[in-house]
Amino acid sequence: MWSPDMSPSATAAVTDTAAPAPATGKGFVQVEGLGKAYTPDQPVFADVDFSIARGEFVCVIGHSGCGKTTILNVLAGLDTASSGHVVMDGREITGPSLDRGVVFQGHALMPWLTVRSNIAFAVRSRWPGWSRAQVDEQVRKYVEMVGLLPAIDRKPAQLSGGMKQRVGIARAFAIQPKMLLLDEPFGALDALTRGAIQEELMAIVRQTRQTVFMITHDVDEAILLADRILLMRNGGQTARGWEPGGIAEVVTNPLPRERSRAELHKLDGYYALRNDIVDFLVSRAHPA
Ligand SMILES: Nc1ncnc2c1ncn2[C@@H]1O[C@H](COP(=O)(O)OP(=O)(O)OP(=O)(O)O)[C@@H](O)[C@H]1O
Repeated sequence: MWSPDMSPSATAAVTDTAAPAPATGKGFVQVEGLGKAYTPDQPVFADVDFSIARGEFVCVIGHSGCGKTTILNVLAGLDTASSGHVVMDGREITGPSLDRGVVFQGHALMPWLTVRSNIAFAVRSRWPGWSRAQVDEQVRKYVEMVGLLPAIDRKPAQLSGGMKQRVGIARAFAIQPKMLLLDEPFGALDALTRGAIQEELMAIVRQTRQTVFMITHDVDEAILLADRILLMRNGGQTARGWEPGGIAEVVTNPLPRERSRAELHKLDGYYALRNDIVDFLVSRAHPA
């Protein structure tokens, strides 16, 4: 797995630390009984169960603080849960791995390296035995995929925010991870750039049949991209005592899989779906 704050030596040391686990025959990714408590007796979330099928795009939506990033970090192997476990492709996730590519809101590129070298660094970590030509071919393929070939020899300071985020996406795809983890990757972009990159991401995901878990605060982004949307409620103090957060509802996207941002609002079922998610966020996401 590519993690932006890994030093070269740390990256070199990363191997697949996933321990073999019995094949469950359920989802490609199986999350069972996941819980996290930073404060004893006041878990942020508890009993989180969900699965992700191979090639599925799952989005999670919920208010700030419900635990979305914590769950993503557990899936990435960067954080450990207080209870429960995650199995991917028959192996329990116990640490970071190049099997999982992560893109955060901040692009986290190495500022002293060009686009080419930033991505080549990740590719060489994934396939240490590859020749220079093999690495370069892989880098060019994914830089081209995000439309950045003309900027391949520029450094991050010479790129716009949208271009930097594209490099982060290219880098995550270039290691051909089994699962892509996206934590609000477009949160800092203007609406126009955001729309363009969403469409690009959707095209690449469809083409590569990539399995994706993505956090977003943008309801339309989730409706555009996701096959299923997990709605998370916040934990909190109630008259009955502390209630942990968790997955409150799972929505299957009924819209045709081939959809575009421009046509989204014209599709049958779009407004019903949108209203249901917005209503959840307004009325059902906090403990009563
Ligand atoms: N290292 C930590 N120590 C203590 N509390 C933490 C720590 N990390 C996260 N938390 C708390 O856990 C809760 C969930 O955090 P998390 O970042 O997973 O939420 P989130 O849903 O991703 O929020 P946002 O949408 O704002 O990014 C928050 O209340 C946060 O303050």
